Amino acid sequence: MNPLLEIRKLSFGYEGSQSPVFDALDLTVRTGDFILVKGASGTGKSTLLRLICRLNRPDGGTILFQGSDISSVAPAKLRSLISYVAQIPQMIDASVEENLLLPFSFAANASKSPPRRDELRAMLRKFYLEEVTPDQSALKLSVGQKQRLAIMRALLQEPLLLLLDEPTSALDRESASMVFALMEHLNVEEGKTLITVTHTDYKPEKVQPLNYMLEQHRLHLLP
Ligand SMILES: Nc1ncnc2c1ncn2[C@@H]1O[C@H](COP(=O)(O)OP(=O)(O)OP(=O)(O)O)[C@@H](O)[C@H]1O
Repeated sequence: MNPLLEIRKLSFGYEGSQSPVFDALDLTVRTGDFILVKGASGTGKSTLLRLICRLNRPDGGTILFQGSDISSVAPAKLRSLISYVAQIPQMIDASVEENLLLPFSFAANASKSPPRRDELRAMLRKFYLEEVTPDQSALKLSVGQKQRLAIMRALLQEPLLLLLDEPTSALDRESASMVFALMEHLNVEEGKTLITVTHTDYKPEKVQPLNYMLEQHRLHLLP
């Protein structure tokens, strides 16, 4: 069976920059993998996620998703298969429910049916957001709550691959452990495939992750 995601000899540098961020980077991700990408600041962790969901275009090499080169997949279609949650959760000035249902208004999601209100409530509980109601303003939530809401919004699209960029960077210890527990639940109980960027020394309890270190333009699988 094809890997879910296959990156071969990927090279990329930002315009005007002296040195590349990646030079011949390889990565294989299989369905059900839980991948942690670590590395010092500036090594390209966020850039890697951005390239996987086509927010940036590689200079060389290939990124295959389900065997197809992502450069030939329409961006909107790709976005419905791969969900990306940025480091700083973005919410529009509207209710929690409107924020969660926003992606269902995109043409690429026309075939997906939005969840009912009671389903949203149940999901909020699962995401440790029982104190949040669908009617309240999303902008008034804490960063930790927004972070969990952003992950929830991404998952409502039922993506095949979830990309999380430092999902706990702005959180206190308690909120961070909720997000970590959630990630493990999604992988172990629901079989979701995750690539999570982190520079904490987080060690999952329920799952054996594939730990990668990003340095000198390459990914190294840690023992
Ligand atoms: N839009 C941009 N234009 C030019 N250079 C950029 C841009 N974004 C990032 N870079 C540079 O590319 C390199 C990789 O950045 P990236 O944000 O991917 O690193 P990171 O490992 O995610 O860092 P951090 O842990 O601090 O978030 C850095 O040297 C950064 O300065």
